[in-house]
Amino acid sequence: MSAGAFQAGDPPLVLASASSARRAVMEAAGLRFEALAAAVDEAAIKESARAEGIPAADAAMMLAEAKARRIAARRPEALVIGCDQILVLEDRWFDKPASPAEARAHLEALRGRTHRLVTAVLCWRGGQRVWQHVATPRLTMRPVSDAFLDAYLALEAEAVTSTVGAYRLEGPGIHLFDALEGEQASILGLPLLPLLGFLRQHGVLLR
Ligand SMILES: Nc1nc2c(ncn2[C@@H]2O[C@H](COP(=O)(O)OP(=O)(O)OP(=O)(O)O)[C@@H](O)[C@H]2O)c(=O)[nH]1
Repeated sequence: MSAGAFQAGDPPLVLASASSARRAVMEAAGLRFEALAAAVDEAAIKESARAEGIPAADAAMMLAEAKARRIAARRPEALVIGCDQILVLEDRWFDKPASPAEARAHLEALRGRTHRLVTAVLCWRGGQRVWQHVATPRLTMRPVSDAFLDAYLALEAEAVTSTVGAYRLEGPGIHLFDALEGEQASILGLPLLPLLGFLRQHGVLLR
């Protein structure tokens, strides 16, 4: 399917993200878009949100908006999509692990428990937020053995540092789980069904 088969020509779509998984979700849906990474100090925003007791969903939305606004300044004619995902286990927030060793520590904390992927997406156009949505898929991880973790980390190697949960659900990460609740695209970082609904309503996609 050629990209953009369902798309009106205007406005151009821009995904304000460096995430290969988010790009893959948009490409698989046949959307024509440009992906631009937004240089935003996510750690600083997250840290101050935490310090102010701001809930994860609001913090993720703040981050998504910061990325969208940054890119909208370069693409004023576009409809810009910003996203952010925070992994929450009870009251702990997890970021992408900085190393395979940190990935192992994350997985040891997550195994045998259910965590949430608080996933915010928003659309920015003409200098304002025109749509927003938060999806919160819940993932129940098996109480995997140390031997399994050894094998999993050896297989995934550096890939475990590119995702917020140290797993790629569309890859070997599926072996970690007993149960999943929520849209797979949301788990990958982009709530696609709600976004497509908005794009149709906004006249960007054919109904
Ligand atoms: N491939 C894959 N990526 C996942 C999965 N779960 C979460 N992610 C990714 O984990 C990352 C979450 O971190 P974010 O800070 O939201 O995004 P990012 O990677 O920094 O990219 P930006 O949008 O540029 O901030 C995103 O890239 C998600 O796509 C998964 O199961 N598979």
